[in-house]
Amino acid sequence: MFSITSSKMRSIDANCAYLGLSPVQLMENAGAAIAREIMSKIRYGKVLFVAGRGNNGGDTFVAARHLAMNRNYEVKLILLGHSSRIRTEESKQNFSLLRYSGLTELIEIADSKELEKYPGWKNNDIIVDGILGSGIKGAPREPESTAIDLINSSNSYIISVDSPSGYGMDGAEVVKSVIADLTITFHRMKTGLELPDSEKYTGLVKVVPIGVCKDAEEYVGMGDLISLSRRNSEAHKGNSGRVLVIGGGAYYGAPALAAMAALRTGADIVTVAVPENVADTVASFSPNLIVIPLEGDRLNPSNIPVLETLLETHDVAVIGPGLGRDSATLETVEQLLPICRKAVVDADALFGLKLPVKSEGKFILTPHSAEFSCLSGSSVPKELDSKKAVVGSFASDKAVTVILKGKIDVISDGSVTRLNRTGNAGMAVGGTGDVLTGIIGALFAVNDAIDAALCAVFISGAAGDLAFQEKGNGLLATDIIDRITDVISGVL
Ligand SMILES: NC(=O)C1=CN([C@@H]2O[C@H](COP(=O)(O)OP(=O)(O)OC[C@H]3O[C@@H](n4cnc5c(N)ncnc54)[C@H](O)[C@@H]3O)[C@@H](O)[C@H]2O)[C@H](O)CC1
Ligand SMILES: [K+]
Repeated sequence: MFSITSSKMRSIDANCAYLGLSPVQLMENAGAAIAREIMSKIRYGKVLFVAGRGNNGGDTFVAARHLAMNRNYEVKLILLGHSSRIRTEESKQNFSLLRYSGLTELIEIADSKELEKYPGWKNNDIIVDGILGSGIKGAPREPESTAIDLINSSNSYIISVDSPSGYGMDGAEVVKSVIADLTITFHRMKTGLELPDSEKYTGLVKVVPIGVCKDAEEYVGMGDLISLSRRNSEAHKGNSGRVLVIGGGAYYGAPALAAMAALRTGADIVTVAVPENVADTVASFSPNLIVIPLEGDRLNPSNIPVLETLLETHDVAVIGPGLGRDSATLETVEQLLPICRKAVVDADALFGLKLPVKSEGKFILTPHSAEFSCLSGSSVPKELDSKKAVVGSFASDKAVTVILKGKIDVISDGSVTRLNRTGNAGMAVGGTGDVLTGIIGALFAVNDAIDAALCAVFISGAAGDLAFQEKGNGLLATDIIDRITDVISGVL
């Protein structure tokens, strides 16, 4: 079974919440699974739970409640700190239930010296370590650090909840950690729990299911946006991404839509390089756009030196919107691709595209079915699993990231293949593809290709869904641009 990072697990949790599976439900399942493991380990005995104030502690409160229902166990729980300082609602709720759950002892200790004096550390069959889980930052502070020492100096069997407290799940340097006999982690194995040296902290690792919905992992959701790089308040102009849109000539609206969508998604600088015949029209759409006129009525090989200079100062190129399919234009696209650091290739640029032999993961392609067939030489199957397989193998062969647009979008970089279901029939209107490319451009400037592609289709579809609620089938591509910030605000 493959392993995931703890930040990926957080995305999955948040996707569950987005689908309506609340954190308190997952916490209930996590805690119940811990209690079941204890019951399968010992048929009766004394169990001490040591809980922190985060959700790792929350899982522990649930486990203690489940176990205390069984008369064979004597259950004690120490909360490290005051219950008024418990961080989340779900954890608070589960702590307050403990008062009615028949525990032998329920105490709150914030002071390290008091912890050391606590007599209940001795003579336990099992100590459950629910101090810190995936939310740990840096070395354990007090009173957590003393609690870790006390657990380690006991001679009880130690079960860690999700990960040994102090042991980061992503392989960060360990300053101090619980040394567990058994670690029970949730949903999937975590990358850091299977490193060569990890066993001395984790003991045996067991993965238990907590009822995550399948779609929370397979379909892109709000939670995937968490892993995107965020604009920080000290960022300088250009730090949050410079996007160069190369398009226009045959049309003028398409490059402007892509550029505006990139700006709304948070790119700092968006430059639009278009043939001179449409430059003024593109510039007239918005004073926010920097427009560079290129010689001629269509993109052509004589534009390459200017574009090469522009590419040097931009993180990513968005090539395609409104270019048309002149043979000189397509030839220019093919010459440009190898000199791009990263590129999003869409619309006319995909037509008859020959990818460089070594794409090295630096391109994102956004074909619909007909364009995909033309690119790959194979038709797109109707059935979803077969579609995923075809897209995945094309992406892997060519070392590109592909977004196959459809009612359900299929996104793959050859190793990760996911689906997206945001979006609606109203988005069949012209220009929506250009909006998507612009969003991808902005995200790709500062993120990996796969993360940018996954989140961009989600954002574009979700913004389209908001626009559809307001405008119905009369929605326009510009309405989608107007709703992008409603989807990403608070996250990006
Ligand atoms: N799907 C799942 O895996 C589920 C996981 N659950 C559990 O939730 C934790 C993660 O919870 P979170 O609240 O994010 O973090 P923690 O409980 O690990 O700790 C955060 C808490 O601790 C403080 N803190 C952070 N670093 C330190 C430090 N170095 N020293 C002392 N204190 C520290 C911080 O201020 C926070 O208050 C996950 O592991 C699972 O156990 C869900 O309950 C179910 C779904
Ligand atoms: K833990």
